[in-house]
Amino acid sequence: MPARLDLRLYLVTDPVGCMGRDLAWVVAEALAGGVTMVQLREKQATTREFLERAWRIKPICDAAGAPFIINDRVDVALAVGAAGVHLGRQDMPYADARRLLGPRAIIGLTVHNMAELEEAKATDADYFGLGPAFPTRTKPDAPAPWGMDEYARACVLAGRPVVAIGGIGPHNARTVLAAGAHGLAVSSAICSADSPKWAAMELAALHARLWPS
Ligand SMILES: Cc1ncc(COP(=O)(O)OP(=O)(O)O)c(N)n1
Ligand SMILES: Cc1nc(C(=O)O)sc1CCOP(=O)(O)O
Ligand SMILES: [Mg+2]
Repeated sequence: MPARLDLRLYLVTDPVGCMGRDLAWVVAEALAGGVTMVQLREKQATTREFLERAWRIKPICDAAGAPFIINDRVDVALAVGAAGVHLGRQDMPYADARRLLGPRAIIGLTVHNMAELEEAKATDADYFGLGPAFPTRTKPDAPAPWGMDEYARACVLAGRPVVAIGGIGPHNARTVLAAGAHGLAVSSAICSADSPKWAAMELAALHARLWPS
């Protein structure tokens, strides 16, 4: 049974953000703290390095029952049997990715503004990554953050699960959840935390308070 979409606390990995610590350790700690989904994001790796990391991280996610998502690369997702991919505007178009990955794969799309939301809504993508919610250093090429009024409107108009991304930590997680985001996609606030496990626990608890299950 493949792991299913669970956007409550979505770890987006950043090898630089891990500050020399082993990525597999960071991911395992984050999962122990309550991360519900993991995206392997490798912007500098060669294809071979990306695959090696994917083969290391996937069994850790599988053991935790958390969907393992590959950023950008449909070929890497196919090679390792990942649960799905996350695609932005410069990545493979949604229709091609869906055809290659099949109907059961999880496919998420980035949405940076209302015009992109309209285009993304024409697909049956499983979720949207709505960002940046706040300024972020992890993605230097990200556009300026959404304003929260428009952000809240986008959450309603999306008509499907939305995960907030960009600069999210315990100090502002409430704001995006109150605006209507279903989940929190987090990189530095977990990867760079002294304890990725405690950081994840804090964010998971915040989520549970606003979206009790
Ligand atoms: C959950 C989530 N949302 C947005 C993004 C950004 O994707 P993209 O715009 O393709 O940028 P890169 O991450 O590839 O630099 C994401 N990765 N995850
Ligand atoms: C990967 C990514 N995508 C974004 C977008 O808005 O599309 S913001 C972002 C970086 C998220 O990292 P952090 O939690 O450290 O800010
Ligand atoms: Mg991308």
